[in-house]
Amino acid sequence: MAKLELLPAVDVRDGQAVRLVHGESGTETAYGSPLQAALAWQAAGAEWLHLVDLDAAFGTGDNRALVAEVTRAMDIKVELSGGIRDDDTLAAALATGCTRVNLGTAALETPQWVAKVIAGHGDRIAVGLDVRGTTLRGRGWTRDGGDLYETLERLDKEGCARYVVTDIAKDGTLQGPNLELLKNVCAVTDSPVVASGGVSSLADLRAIADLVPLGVEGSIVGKALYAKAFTLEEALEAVSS
Ligand SMILES: O=C(O)c1ccccc1N[C@@H]1O[C@H](COP(=O)(O)O)[C@@H](O)[C@H]1O
Repeated sequence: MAKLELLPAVDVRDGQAVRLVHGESGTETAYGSPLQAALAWQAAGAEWLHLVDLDAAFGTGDNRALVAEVTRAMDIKVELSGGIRDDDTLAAALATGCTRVNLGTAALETPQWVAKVIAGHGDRIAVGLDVRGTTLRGRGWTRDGGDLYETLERLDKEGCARYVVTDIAKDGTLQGPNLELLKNVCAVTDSPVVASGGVSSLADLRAIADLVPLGVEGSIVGKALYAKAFTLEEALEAVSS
């Protein structure tokens, strides 16, 4: 059986690696240098890095130079996200050499542009489906952006290569992933799904790995690593078979 890919997360706010609770601005816990965090995950054996410019996602500025520096310093694959919403920000993101970008708000607010970039860049474009219940949220998860399943149907027709599915209610809480949501999304799309939000233990990761046959390809891990609930080496070992 294919193994579950793990994507340790480095979310950047005001130049620092941070974790939020429910993605809410003001709930940050800071963990120091984003580059040091990213290098530590790489040294621990990560094959992927999920790198987020939170200021760009919230519209409170950006950390573009810093996330570009981190991406360029990595030997591993990088999924870059936050504030990629038009031709200029997409071109700058892709020029960092990241393996793919993850679009959130743009998929909700500028669907024609997203259809165009999916057609033009294929596998380098993932769409982040960040949901509360089944309602999508954009602009730093502060605004409603439509129904999950209607949007998914549209993006599937446009050939979206991959979805990063985040249950906002779980994100940063260490309360366990929303396995039902992941199963429901996998049931309506043939594109691979990356799980995000709530991982708290190796058992959670094994439960997500059980969904690989349904279409879950990977899992983002954030707070649990920073809170030292387990090490990345332990996590990689737990999902390796
Ligand atoms: O990752 C978070 O904790 C997070 C919290 C609040 C808002 C966004 C967050 N993450 C990432 O931001 C992109 C969306 O950015 P945009 O809407 O395209 O500008 C989303 O994919 C999440 O990965």
